[in-house]
Amino acid sequence: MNDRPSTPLLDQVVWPADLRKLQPDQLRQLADELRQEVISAVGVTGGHLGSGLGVVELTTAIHYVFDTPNDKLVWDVGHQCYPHKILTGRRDRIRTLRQGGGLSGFTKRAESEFDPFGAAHSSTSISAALGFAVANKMQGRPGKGIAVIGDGSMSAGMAYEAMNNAREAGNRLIVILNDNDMSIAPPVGGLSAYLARLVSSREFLGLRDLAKRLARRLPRPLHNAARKTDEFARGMAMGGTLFEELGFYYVGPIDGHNLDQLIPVLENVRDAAEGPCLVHVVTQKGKGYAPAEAAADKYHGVQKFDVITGTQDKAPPGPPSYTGVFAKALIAEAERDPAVCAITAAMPSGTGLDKFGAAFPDRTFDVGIAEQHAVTFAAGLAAQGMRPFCAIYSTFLQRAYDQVVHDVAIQNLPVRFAIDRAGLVGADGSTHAGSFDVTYLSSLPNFVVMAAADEAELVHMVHTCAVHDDGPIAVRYPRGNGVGIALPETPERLEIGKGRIVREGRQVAILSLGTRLEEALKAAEVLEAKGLSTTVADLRFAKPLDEAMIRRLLTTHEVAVTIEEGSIGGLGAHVLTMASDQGLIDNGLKLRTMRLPDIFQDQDKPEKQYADARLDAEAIVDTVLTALRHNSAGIGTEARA
Ligand SMILES: Cc1ncc(C[n+]2csc(CCOP(=O)(O)OP(=O)(O)O)c2C)c(N)n1
Ligand SMILES: CC(=O)[C@@H](O)[C@H](O)COP(=O)(O)O
Ligand SMILES: [Mg+2]
Repeated sequence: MNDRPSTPLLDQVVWPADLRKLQPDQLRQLADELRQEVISAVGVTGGHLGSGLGVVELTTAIHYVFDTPNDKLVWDVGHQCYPHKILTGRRDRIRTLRQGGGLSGFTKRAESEFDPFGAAHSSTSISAALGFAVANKMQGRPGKGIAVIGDGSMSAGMAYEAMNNAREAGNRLIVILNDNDMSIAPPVGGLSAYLARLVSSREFLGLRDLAKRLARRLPRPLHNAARKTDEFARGMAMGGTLFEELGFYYVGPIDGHNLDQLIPVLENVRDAAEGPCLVHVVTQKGKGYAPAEAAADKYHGVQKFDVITGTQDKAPPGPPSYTGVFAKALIAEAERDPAVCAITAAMPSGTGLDKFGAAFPDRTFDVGIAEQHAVTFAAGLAAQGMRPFCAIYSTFLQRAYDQVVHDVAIQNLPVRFAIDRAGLVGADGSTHAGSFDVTYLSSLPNFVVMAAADEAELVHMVHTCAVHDDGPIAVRYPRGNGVGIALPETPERLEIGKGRIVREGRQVAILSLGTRLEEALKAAEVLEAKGLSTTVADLRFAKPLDEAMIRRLLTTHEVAVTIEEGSIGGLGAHVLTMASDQGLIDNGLKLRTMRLPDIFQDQDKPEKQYADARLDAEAIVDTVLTALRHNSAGIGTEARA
C-alpha cells in the first residue's frame, strides 16, 4: 500500500494564490513535496507519470510568476498536468484520476477555471493560447496566453501554423517549450536535432545573455543597437534560431528544474515589452523518481505501481494483444513482400511498429507527431509502388482526415490503414475513444473498411490489406487483448465485401461488425434459450457491404439487429440505407441498429463503458425482445417464411 508522503508546505497550498504567499526560498521544498505527491497519487491510479514529473518545477514557477487563471495557461497534450491539478484546487481528488466520475487525465475546461482549454491530442496549445491572448488584447483586458508545449509536440505542423500567426499577440503570448528530448519514444527528425544543438551550445546563452543584459541597461534610443548586438550574437552563435525567424523572442535554453533560473527568466518574460516570447526550458522526463528516470520510456504511461520499488501491476496473463498480433502479422507480410513498409506518427510501441522496426528498420518510418504528413507520405510511397501500412490510432487518424480524402481516396491510392484503439479505450476517455473511424472512412468512395472480430480475423485482414492494390483499405481493431482464438498458420486472402455466417438460425439475425461478435454470440445463446432461433453473421466489411448476405438475412428473418463499436453514421446507417433503397423494410421487417450512443465517451473501465453504451449481450437481447413486442401498424408478426 503506498503511504501518502508528508507534505507540510504543500498542505498550505490549495490555490496558486497560496503558492504566491510563499518565500522564493520555500519553493524548492514545495516542488519536492509536489513531486512526492504526484508519485504517490499515480501509484494508486496509474496514468501518465514521466511527463508530469518533468514539469514539477516549471509548474511551480509558472503559477508563482503568472497571474493564473487570469493569465491563461494551456498545457499541450495535457498528460503532464497532474502537478498543475494539485496546485489548482484539485489535490483532494487527484487519486480519482482517469476513473469514471473522477478527474480527467488531461486538462478539461469543465473541470476548472485553471484549465482554460482541454487537450489530449498534441500541438494545439499555441493556437489556443494565441486565441486567448488576442481576445484579451481585443477586449482591452490584461492577461496573457501561455502555452507549454513539449519537444515531441513541436513536431506537428499545427504548432508552426500557430507560430507563423503569433506576431498578432505581441507580448501577450508566451510559449514555453518543454524540451526533455523525449516524445513517447525518443524524438525524431530535424527539429529534435536542432533543439539538441541549441541546448548543447551553452556559449550561446552566455553571449545572448550578455547582449540582453546590455540591451536592458541602455537608454531606449540605443536599445535597438543592443538588440542588433543581440541578433548578431544569435547569428554568430547559431545562425538565428528557428523560432526567432518566426518572429519570436527566443530565451534559453534554461534549466527547467532550477527555480533560481526559472523564476527570474519567467518574470523578465512576463514583464517584457516585446513579444511573443518563446522560453526554451530543458527538463528530464521522469525527473526525481529513479524507476522512471531509468526506464526507456521514462514511465510515460504506467499501471498502478509500488512507489518503493516502481514495480507496476501486471495484467493477468491472457491472449495476445491485437497490437502484438498486428505487428507479428505485418512482419510475416514483409518477409513475403519487400514492398511492404510501415509508418507511425510517434507511436512505435503503441502501434507495435517498434517490433516491426526491429525486424525491418529500413522499412519503418517514425515521422514524429505528424499524422497529416504520415498519410500523405504513405500516399507518395504507394503511388511509387510501395505497399505502405499507415499505423495510426483511430482517434489520431482524425487529424489527417483531409489527407485521407484528398491525397489517398480521391486518387484511389493503395494505402493500407492499420487502425488501432478502434472503439472504446477506457481511462483515456473521450479524446482518445476510437468512435468515428467507420463513419469517417466508410462514407468515402473507393475505400475498403474492415473490422476484425478477433485476432485470427486480424491476421487474415492484415494479409488481405497487404495484397490489395485496388485502392485504399483499412482494418480496425480495438485496444487490449484478443479472445484467445488460435492464430492461423497461413493467412487467408478474404474476398472483398464478403461476410461470414458464424451461427445459423431462423428467426433473429444479428449482423455484427468487429469484436462485438463475442457479445453477439452470447446474446444468441440467451435468445435460443428463449425459443428464438438466432443467426449470427460477422459482416467483416463496413464497406463494401455484403449486400447479398444482408438481403438474404433481412428477407428470411423476423428481426435483424446490426451491432458495431462505432458512432452513428457507421455500419448500421449503411445497412439501413441499403435496406431502404432495396425496399427490404417495406413489409414489416423489424430492423434495429446498435451503435455507440451519440455522446462523447467519458473515461471509465472498458467493461463499464460497454454496459453504459448498451453494446453488450444483455442489450442485444433487450433490443430483440423489444422489437418483437413492438406492434408495427397492422403488420402481423408471424415468422417470415
Ligand atoms: C495528435 C496526437 N498524436 C499522438 C499523440 C500521442 N502522444 C501523447 S503524448 C506524446 C508525446 C509527446 O511528447 P512531448 O510533447 O515531448 O511531451 P513529453 O511526454 O515529452 O512531456 C504522444 C506522441 C497525441 N496525444 N496526439
Ligand atoms: C497521452 C497520449 O495520447 C498517449 O499516451 C495515449 O494515452 C496512449 O494510449 P494507449 O495507452 O492506448 O497506448
Ligand atoms: Mg518531450
